[in-house]
Amino acid sequence: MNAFKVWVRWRPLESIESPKGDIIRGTDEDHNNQRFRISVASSTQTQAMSSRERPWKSGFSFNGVIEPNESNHVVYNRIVAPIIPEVLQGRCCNSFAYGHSGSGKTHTMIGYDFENDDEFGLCLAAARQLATALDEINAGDSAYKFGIGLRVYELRKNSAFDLLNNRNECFVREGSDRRVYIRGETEILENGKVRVRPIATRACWSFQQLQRELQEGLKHRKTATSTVHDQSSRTHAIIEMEIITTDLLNARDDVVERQSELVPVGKYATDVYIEEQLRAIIQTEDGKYTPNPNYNVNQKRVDAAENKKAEFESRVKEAEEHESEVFAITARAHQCVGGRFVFVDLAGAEFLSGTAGTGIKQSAQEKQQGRQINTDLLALKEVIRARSLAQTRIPYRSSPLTMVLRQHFEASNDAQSSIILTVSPGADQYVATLNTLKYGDLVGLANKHKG
Ligand SMILES: Nc1ncnc2c1ncn2[C@@H]1O[C@H](COP(=O)(O)OP(=O)(O)OP(=O)(O)O)[C@@H](O)[C@H]1O
Repeated sequence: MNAFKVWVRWRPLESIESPKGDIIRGTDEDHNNQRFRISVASSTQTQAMSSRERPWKSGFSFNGVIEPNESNHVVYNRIVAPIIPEVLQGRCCNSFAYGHSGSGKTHTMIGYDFENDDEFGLCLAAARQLATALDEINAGDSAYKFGIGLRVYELRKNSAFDLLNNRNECFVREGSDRRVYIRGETEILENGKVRVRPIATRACWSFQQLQRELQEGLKHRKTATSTVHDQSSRTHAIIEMEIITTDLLNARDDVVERQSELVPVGKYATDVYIEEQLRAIIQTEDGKYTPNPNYNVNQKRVDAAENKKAEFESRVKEAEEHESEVFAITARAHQCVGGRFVFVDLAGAEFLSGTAGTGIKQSAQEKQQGRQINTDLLALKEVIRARSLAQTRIPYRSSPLTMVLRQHFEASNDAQSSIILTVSPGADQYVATLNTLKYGDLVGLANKHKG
């Protein structure tokens, strides 16, 4: 089977929720396809029940169900551990946590207990397994030293906040080559040099170092006090782990350096061209533009600036070719290089389903943030569905989230990727839980195509 995996994780009922009771839920399995169907009903059924509270049954859309008493360690062993060998073969795997605020997304993806192995979030547990495997590879070949390149950032609208670089704000943009770049503000250095830094990659040579870096970075994670949940995540947290070597990172730094050198030279060429064109026309009394009889475009000046630009462009190209060469040579010796695991702790799904009928009032700012999150989450669903249905056009450009994730989607085989729907079994969370399950059902049903 080659389909994006959809899992459901029920979180334990908190004691304050217990008096209201549990959602009535059932699971049955289609043994041929190893798919699960979930049924839910509110334990407080009344005659006046709205359509949002009626009992509901999914299709056979889910790959598995994780019960409230199962620890992060169990989740890891079922969902992530089996695909670590893929990352060690240089492939890309993606894992998402989707659910309402407080349903357990961060608990699952990142975890709150950095000391207890059993409660490590999926990304930390994956880092540990990867680091152990890399230690073995390094011990067997002294010519190479592999480590994990860590990038951690939060995405909100078109901005990415770099958690490993003091929450430096970077911007998501599509380049003229149609690739998506996440880069910081343009910095002017001495001697007119310009630098545009991408999201920081921190090279980690041991699991302990990665754990420290991640913990430090997460201190910068922005959580807002919201009317929905006092620690509601209003941003998507993205944790990328990639197998790297120092040579590869140096080669990438050279590309950034040369791109920085190109910026002022390219700008100068444009300025010269515009200046010459403007000198070569004049405005007549009736406001029209006409060629300036007293000035001929200084083509030599324009050409000189263009030639300089071309020279710097070729320097960038050289650096890019060098990067590809370093990668290819390393991959011939050890295919693990470039292997990636991307974990995404999505923003609260309450923004997608709205809060109508829940008695919650949102401020104007919350509503505006909500609309963006809404767009992102819908776009993500459509991208996964379009890939499952093997559509020719995948709508990556529908939202900043899917634009950023495009490179990871395109590098991955969906069979190694998963979305974990985190849900509460509390009766008062019935509408929220139902909305999350419906989202996952739509993703999972599209997978039937590949079944
Ligand atoms: N499966 C679980 N087992 C034990 N505790 C859990 C589980 N899931 C969630 N919790 C606890 O519930 C609380 C809320 O969980 P968490 O912060 O992960 O939710 P969230 O979905 O990330 O919320 P938000 O979107 O607001 O950030 C935390 O205290 C967390 O430790």
